[in-house]
Amino acid sequence: MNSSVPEPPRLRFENVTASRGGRPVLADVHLDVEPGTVLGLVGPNGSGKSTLLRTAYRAARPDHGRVLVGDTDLHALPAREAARTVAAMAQDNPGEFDLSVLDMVLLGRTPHTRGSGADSRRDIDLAADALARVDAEQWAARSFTALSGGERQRVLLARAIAQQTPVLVLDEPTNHLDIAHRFAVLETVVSLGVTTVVAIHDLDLAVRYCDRIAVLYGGALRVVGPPEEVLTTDVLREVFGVDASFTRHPVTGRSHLLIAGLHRKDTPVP
Ligand SMILES: Nc1ncnc2c1ncn2[C@@H]1O[C@H](COP(=O)(O)OP(=O)(O)OP(=O)(O)O)[C@@H](O)[C@H]1O
Repeated sequence: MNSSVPEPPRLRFENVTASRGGRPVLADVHLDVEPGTVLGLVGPNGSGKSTLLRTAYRAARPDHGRVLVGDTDLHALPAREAARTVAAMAQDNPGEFDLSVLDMVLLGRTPHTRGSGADSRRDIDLAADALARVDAEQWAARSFTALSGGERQRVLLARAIAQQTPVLVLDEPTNHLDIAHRFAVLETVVSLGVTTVVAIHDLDLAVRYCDRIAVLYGGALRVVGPPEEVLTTDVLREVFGVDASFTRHPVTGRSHLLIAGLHRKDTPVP
């Protein structure tokens, strides 16, 4: 981790209840992300993953409960301090206003800069370094809006990295990425050593890169723990509707989640 990033704190969703469009969506979710670890948030469409993450980057307040960084209520912090504490890569991303890729990443430095002066050499170096970490430095001078979906996704991750916060919130950071960059980007995230919560649909990627996995189902926390303890045959059937099991890769010996297909009653698990 970069030495100028503060020590990662614990992130706690303390009995969070939340609504979308006036409709209750999350009920009493209590979840800890331990300092410097990566927690994967998984669950079917509409289970509440984005809603929970929105409370952690202050796009929404919980109806009840709190989001704590260490012992501090995130929603009680001044905006600038909150932005120095939590960086996010959201699904509802910036509109079509035209910035260069470098300027888009430099937005991540805004909570750290004073006044309205030009970007410092250090900010530009940090932005360039963040772009290099996601294999995107070659696009620095290009227009952000002229990038493909996956290219934009990498640039937006660079912006979150450039923000140099001790907590990172990522909503589906790999859904537009090619296969190699899915691995590369998650390796980069893990290498940052900051407290990270990441919503992710690819369960095998979650198993590989997350220290713990939390399963949301119908707006409630179904189970949380180490990947292989959490993604049991029963949970995979009940929550995700698939038959799957862990199996060892024949060459690497690494454990992978192998999805056999949709669960159909009376079909044996392979
Ligand atoms: N703006 C909105 N207004 C009303 N309801 C909403 C709104 N956004 C989301 N919802 C509802 O809130 C629930 C949770 O949505 P959320 O986006 O948190 O789910 P998710 O687990 O992130 O889903 P996905 O995997 O599809 O991204 C869903 O039932 C969804 O229809």
